[in-house]
Amino acid sequence: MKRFKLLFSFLKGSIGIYTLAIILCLMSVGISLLVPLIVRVVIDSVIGSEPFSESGFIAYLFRNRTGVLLKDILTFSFLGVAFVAISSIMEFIYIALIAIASQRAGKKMKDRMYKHIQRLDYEYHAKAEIGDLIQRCTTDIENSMLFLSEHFINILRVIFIMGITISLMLSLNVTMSFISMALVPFIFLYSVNFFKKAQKVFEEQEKTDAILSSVLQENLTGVRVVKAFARQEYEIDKFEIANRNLRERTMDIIKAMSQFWSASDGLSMLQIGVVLGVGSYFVVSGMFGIGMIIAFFTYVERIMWPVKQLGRLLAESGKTSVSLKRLQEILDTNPEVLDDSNYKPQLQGKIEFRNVSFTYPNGTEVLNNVSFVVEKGQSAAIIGPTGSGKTTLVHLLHRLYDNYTGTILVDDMDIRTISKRHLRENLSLILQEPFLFNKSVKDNISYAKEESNDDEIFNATETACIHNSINEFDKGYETLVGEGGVTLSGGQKQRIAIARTLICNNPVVIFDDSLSAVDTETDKVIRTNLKDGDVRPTSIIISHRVSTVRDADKIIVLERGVVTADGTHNEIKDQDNLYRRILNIQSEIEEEFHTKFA
Ligand SMILES: Nc1ncnc2c1ncn2[C@@H]1O[C@H](COP(=O)(O)OP(=O)(O)OP(=O)(O)O)[C@@H](O)[C@H]1O
Repeated sequence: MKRFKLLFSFLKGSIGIYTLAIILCLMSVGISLLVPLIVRVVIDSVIGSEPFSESGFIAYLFRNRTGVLLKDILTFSFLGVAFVAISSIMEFIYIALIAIASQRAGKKMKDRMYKHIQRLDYEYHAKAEIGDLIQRCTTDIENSMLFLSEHFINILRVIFIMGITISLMLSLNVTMSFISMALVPFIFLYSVNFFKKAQKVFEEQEKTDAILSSVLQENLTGVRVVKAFARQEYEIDKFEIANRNLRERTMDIIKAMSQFWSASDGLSMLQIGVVLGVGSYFVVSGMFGIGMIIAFFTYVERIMWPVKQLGRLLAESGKTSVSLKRLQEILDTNPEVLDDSNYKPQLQGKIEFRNVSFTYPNGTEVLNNVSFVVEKGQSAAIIGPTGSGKTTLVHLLHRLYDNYTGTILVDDMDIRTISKRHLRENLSLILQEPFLFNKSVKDNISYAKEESNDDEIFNATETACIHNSINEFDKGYETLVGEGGVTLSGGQKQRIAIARTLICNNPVVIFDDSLSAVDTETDKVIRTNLKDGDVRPTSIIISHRVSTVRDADKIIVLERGVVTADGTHNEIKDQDNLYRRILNIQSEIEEEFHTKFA
């Protein structure tokens, strides 16, 4: 129930329109159901000679002011046409109103989901599957919207049609009503039972559809790997299997549905046959006129479709409930509060880790009593084997996780007292795998600072050593980089990502192995440009390359989450530590390279 409450909460602001639509829908149904009554009166009492014995609203419609039954067929024809016309106009209006209300609700729902997902913390995104999130934001929202735009109103409509029809039939003839309804409970139960079971077939079909989409998505995203290993045939086979499964499951649905429609149609025809047979007998025996059978025939026909539909609608509501549960799960996940503090001091860039230890929520112990200080404007390099905790260190500095022990300070202030948003806006991070949007080079760079002008963009690209390369591109700064930056080399991508960060002119810049695809000479120029710029930011450079870290004001060696050396190149190069071993290996390689190719 809570789930459906959530769904209806999106109608806020459109609830008036939605309610009016429901009222018009029910009125339209009610009016259309009066037409068989007119037919019956015309045949039996206007054309025929059966005494007119109706009372109440029906009598009011068919009698003149003096209480005598109208005998004018034209008036009845006009009445019939008018009822049908009014009912159709109401139907037109209610469908339009429902569409307006549900589209508005759908937009709100999508906006709210998107906003919420944007605000979920890093840990959530680290665990979540992208395909699953996309499915929730598309298929699950569509299922929910379908309930608002079709299923809910149809359930009310069907119940209303059944209620009115049954009472109209009962008001005409009780015996005939029971005969006309004899098979209705069986058809209803068959329909409910069928759609309950069919749910599994539908779910299977949806699953195979989702598998096909993810095969396609994975293939297109990893097209470079596929080509590099010449695995096209394997990928084609994989797609064919997924596609075949989808076709087979779809055929299962078609088969099941055809069985259902033929069986339920057969039962409906049987019910209509019973009405005609028994009704004819009653006419012949003089119990009532032909008009009565026509009225019952029309009502039975009208009631059959809703009875069969009710099972489907109830099953669809079950599907909506599952979709809403999946949406609720996301909305129930607490978003990260970026403005968790009003404290937004002007940051200078001194960074200190004081006895910091951290274990990921899954129990992986990563950092152990880490301590170091980087003064304002200094460059610090962090070097260490893969998995030693370098990126984790940066995650903590960005407050992606707060549940560590010890203290992390910026300008001698505990970062947990500073607003997360403010901290992240001031401590720029260039990721290990830079992601570029499918926009122009210029748009990608100004993404970090929308109001940036050309001079600022050029300054940043010059510091990142990419200005000249961009000018050589087909359309210079207006060149589209393709999805994820596929049209660029790894080094170009990294340098554009660096420029995007530098444009913010922040007091701290963190390079998370983001110079790895840049050649050593350009790497050096970028670092020198940073040092010699007007404002020298504090830089933290994570790298596996000695040539990148050796010029830093301080080098921090991290091994299995423990700082094993901390000092300048000269201070630590002769100590017995990992840095010396890496230095020796890389120097040997460099020497060998020079003797071979110099
Ligand atoms: N979100 C996470 N949840 C659980 N464990 C994680 C998570 N992220 C990283 N780890 C684990 O923490 C350890 C340190 O990872 P981290 O990415 O900090 O290493 P790194 O030194 O940056 O490695 P590399 O040089 O390869 O980038 C690894 O064992 C990794 O498996």
